Amino acid sequence: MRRIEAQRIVVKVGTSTLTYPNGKLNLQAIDQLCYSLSGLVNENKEVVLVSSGAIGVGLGQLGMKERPSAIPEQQALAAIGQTQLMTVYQQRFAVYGQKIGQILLTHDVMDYPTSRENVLNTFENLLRLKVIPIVNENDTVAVDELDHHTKFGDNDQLSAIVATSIDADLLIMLSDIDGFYDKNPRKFADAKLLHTINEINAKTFEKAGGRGTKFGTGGMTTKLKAAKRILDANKAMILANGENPSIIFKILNGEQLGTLFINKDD
Ligand SMILES: Nc1ncnc2c1ncn2[C@@H]1O[C@H](COP(=O)(O)OP(=O)(O)O)[C@@H](O)[C@H]1O
Ligand SMILES: N[C@@H](CCC(=O)OP(=O)(O)O)C(=O)O
Repeated sequence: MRRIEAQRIVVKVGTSTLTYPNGKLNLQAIDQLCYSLSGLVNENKEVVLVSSGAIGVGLGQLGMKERPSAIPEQQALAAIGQTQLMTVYQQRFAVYGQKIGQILLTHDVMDYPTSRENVLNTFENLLRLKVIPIVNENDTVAVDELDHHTKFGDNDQLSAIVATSIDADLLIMLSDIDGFYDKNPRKFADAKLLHTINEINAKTFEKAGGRGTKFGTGGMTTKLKAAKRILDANKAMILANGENPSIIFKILNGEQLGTLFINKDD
């Protein structure tokens, strides 16, 4: 067992953790997430939450069963879902006396030195005030066309960019699966969970398959890309099951859960 010493922590939750397949909010998971992150702040840790779910929650709000293919429709859903999501976070975090702030990002904002500096200043000040920044892609603005470099595309990589930009010690990525397996466990019953990964190369990517649910986006590939960014910055990432988000405490106490991505020398 290895206790993980991390002072500044980024936690990423996917749509599949926050919502049920029928599009309704998983209130139990959200409540446990808010309780756990508030507990960490009480322990004097600095916590950032990267939360997906805007489009999924928007779908649920409108009672739609499928994600529309047209970008403007998805952007409208994100606008609807993001406010609902933040309302629920606000309510649940308030129960634990925890304040939150919203940061919506586009890729170009992190590329331009001035806007990047402004964003990083905002993070630092929120953390100093013991407020949890809640980050999502600014879906209503981000488009991937006409050479506008605005879109991150997925929150797995966004969370790694945030974690490395604010010099976080650890990225905890919560998903709908226990960790990274040697092959897609939804397809292969004999897939084995890999506890530690020290290097990410082409062979590692061959083990990764696509998304698990219709609301998820990147599947394992985007999580590995995120992990690679983290290893390149010589930081650590844990991929674990977000079904019960209080798993965060167990992870930090050194229980061998999920997959730990860490460079060998650490
Ligand atoms: N090697 C693998 N190990 C674990 N999961 C895998 C692997 N290859 C593909 N997957 C799929 O990736 C899914 C997680 O990604 P995704 O659906 O995007 O979740 P999230 O909404 O949490 O971001 C898993 O549920 C699984 O179906
Ligand atoms: N920005 C989008 C999330 C995109 C995304 O990466 O979703 P997920 O695979 O559930 O982490 C939203 O809030 O719906």
